Amino acid sequence: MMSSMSLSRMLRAASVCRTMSTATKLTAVEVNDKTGIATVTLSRPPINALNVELLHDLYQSIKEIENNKSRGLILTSSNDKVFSAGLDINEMYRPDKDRARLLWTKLQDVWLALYGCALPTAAAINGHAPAGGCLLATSCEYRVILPQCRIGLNEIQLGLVPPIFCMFNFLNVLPRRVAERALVQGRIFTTEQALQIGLVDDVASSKEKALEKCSQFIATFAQTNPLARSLTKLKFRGADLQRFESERTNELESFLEFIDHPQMQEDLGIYLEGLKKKNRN
Ligand SMILES: CC/C=C\C/C=C\C/C=C\C=C\CC(=O)SCCNC(=O)CCNC(=O)[C@H](O)C(C)(C)COP(=O)(O)OP(=O)(O)OC[C@H]1O[C@@H](n2cnc3c(N)ncnc32)[C@H](O)[C@@H]1OP(=O)(O)O
Repeated sequence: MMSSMSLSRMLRAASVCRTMSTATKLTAVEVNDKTGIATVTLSRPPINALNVELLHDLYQSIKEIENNKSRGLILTSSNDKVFSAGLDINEMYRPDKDRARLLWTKLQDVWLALYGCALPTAAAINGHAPAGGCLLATSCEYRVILPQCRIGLNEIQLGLVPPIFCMFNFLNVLPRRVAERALVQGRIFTTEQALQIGLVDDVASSKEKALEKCSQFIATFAQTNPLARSLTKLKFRGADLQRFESERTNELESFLEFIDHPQMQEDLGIYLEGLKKKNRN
């Protein structure tokens, strides 16, 4: 029989972390009642490829956390090797046109919600983060990565023009010259390189330690007026958000035109096949 001691310990533990009522299927949201920090875990096996549904759930989770006045938001992954593989290439290869439109619109919504989030945001990058995975991480204010990971915006290597929000994210984190070169070369960085150029702020030896460092970052704002903090953040990011709004329709149409091109379809097919072949050999 369970002793009253262990029962009370369990009840105490249960009261520290609670799952948000509207936690969705492809993202799990957990709020630490002690710190008020919400953790969003990307949970679309095997590699958190961003499809319409995951982007939808992620957007809902960010908005929910923001509206519930949490103290901060940490983004992480349920996969211990991959933070996110970026956009689901199956959504772009031989796509259903309406779904492709929805995909890009939802990606734009997620970027707006995360980059413009009023709360302090941090990414515990517990695995590889190419392309859209890197976009999510660099939309946050602080990043901790694990050893032996790869991170970067490699769109150009797939023949894709990096959208404008990729540029904003890199310019917000890296010196201009480094940001431009990384984007035009489609560089994917190792953990050490990412730390050295400042693409990430810190390295942690485990997911738990990465989450702890993210919480510590968010705790640095404990004594700061939340409204003053969020308005100051907006002063830095507002021009990007405005420029994005003025270009979002054009970017959506460019994306649809781009993936409609026969050569692009052929290239995406080859790329996708290459990823699958890797597992067959
Ligand atoms: C707006 C401006 C105008 C025009 C712009 C036009 C276009 C811009 C458009 C798009 C921007 C897109 C950004 C993107 O995010 S594109 C996605 C790019 N992602 C990648 O290149 C990542 C590729 N994947 C990897 O590198 C690796 O898979 C990994 C490091 C993430 C994980 O490695 P693992 O060894 O752990 O796992 P794998 O065995 O490689 O993969 C497992 C499984 O998953 C499949 N897969 C991998 N990545 C993707 C993906 N992104 N989409 C769909 N499927 C993916 C892989 O094939 C394996 O499948 P099988 O089990 O073999 O079936």
